[in-house]
Amino acid sequence: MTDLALHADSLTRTFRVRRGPDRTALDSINLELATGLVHGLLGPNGAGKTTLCRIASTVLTPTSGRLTVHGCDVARESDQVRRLIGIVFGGDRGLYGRLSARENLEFWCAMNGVPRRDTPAAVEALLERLGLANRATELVETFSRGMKQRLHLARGLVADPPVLLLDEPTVGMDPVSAHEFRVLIEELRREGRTVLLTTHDMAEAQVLCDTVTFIDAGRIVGSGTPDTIRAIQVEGGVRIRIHDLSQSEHDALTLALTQAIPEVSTTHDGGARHTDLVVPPEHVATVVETVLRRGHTAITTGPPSLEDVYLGLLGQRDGSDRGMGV
Ligand SMILES: Nc1ncnc2c1ncn2[C@@H]1O[C@H](COP(=O)(O)OP(=O)(O)OP(=O)(O)O)[C@@H](O)[C@H]1O
Repeated sequence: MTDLALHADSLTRTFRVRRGPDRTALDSINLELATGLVHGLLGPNGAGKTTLCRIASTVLTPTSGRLTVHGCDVARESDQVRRLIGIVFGGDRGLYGRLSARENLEFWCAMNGVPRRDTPAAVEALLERLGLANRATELVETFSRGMKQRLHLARGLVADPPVLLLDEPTVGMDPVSAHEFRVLIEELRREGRTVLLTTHDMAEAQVLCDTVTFIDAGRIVGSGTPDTIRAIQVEGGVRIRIHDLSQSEHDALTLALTQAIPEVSTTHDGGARHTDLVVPPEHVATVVETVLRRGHTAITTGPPSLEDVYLGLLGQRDGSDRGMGV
C-alpha cells in the first residue's frame, strides 16, 4: 500500500445531458490525500463532491484521468478498491427500514464476505461500538436520524476498511448526536483509518479535519490544513470587526479611514450592524487608533474562520443553481 490513501491525477468526469452540452462534474482534479488523516471536501451544491466519492467507491468510472486508492486504480482494479473502502451516505439510502439494525448488519456482513461463523460476533461488536446494542432488534424505520447515521457508519465498518468515505454524515442531526458522531470519527482516525468527509458545516470541518479541500464547479479552488488555509486569507490583511455600527457611522468611518489609508477595505452588514475591515498589517495600529478615537470601542480581531474563507473563495461568484448551504 502506498502512503497516499487517495490520489487523483487529472481526474475528469462528464455526464451526457439529454439537451445541451455535456456537463463536467469534475474537471482535471489533482488531489493527494495522506493516509491516516481526516480530510474534508467542502463546496456548494453541485460542486462535484458526490461524484468524487462515487468514483472512489467504484460506482462511477472516470471519463479521463486516474484515481487510485492506496495505489489501486478505481477503473482497472475495482475489486481491490472495493475492499479498501467503506462508504457512509446520509439519510435513508441503503438502509432496510423493515429490518432490524442487527438484521441489516447481518445482511451487509454476508454481502461483504464475512464468514458466517464470524458474523454474530462482528455484528455484536459493531452494535456495541456504535451505541445501538439496546435497539438492535427494533425496525430501522423507527430510528431517529442520528441512529440511522450510526447504523450507516456500522455498515461502512463491516469489512474493516482502511478508508472511509462519509458523505455529509451529520446533516440534519441534533447537536448532541452530531457531537457524538464526530467523536466516532476521531476514533476512526486514532485507529489509523483515512476519512474523506464531505460537509457543508464549516465549524465541523474546522474541528475535525486535518486537511480541507474546497471544490467548486468541478475544480479545486483551495486546499491545505484548516490553519494554513485561514492564514492564506490573512495574508491579504488583518481582519477587524467593529460592532454596533449604523450605516451612517460606517460611511463616516470608511471616509476617515480610506482618506488616511487607501488600502483598507470596509464592508458593512446592516442586519448584524457590524463593519468588517481588512487592513494591511503595517497599518493595523493606525486603524485601531482611528476607530477608537471615533468612539467605536467594541472591536474584535483574529484569523478568519473557515466559513470566512469559504465565502471568500466561493461566495462572491455568481451561481444561480447554487445553494450555499453554509
Ligand atoms: N447522473 C448525472 N447526470 C447528469 N449530471 C449529473 C449526474 N450526477 C451529477 N451530475 C451533475 O454533476 C455536477 C456535480 O454533482 P455532484 O452531485 O457531484 O455535486 P455535489 O458537490 O455532491 O453537490 P451536493 O452538495 O448538492 O450533494 C452537478 O452539476 C450535477 O448536476
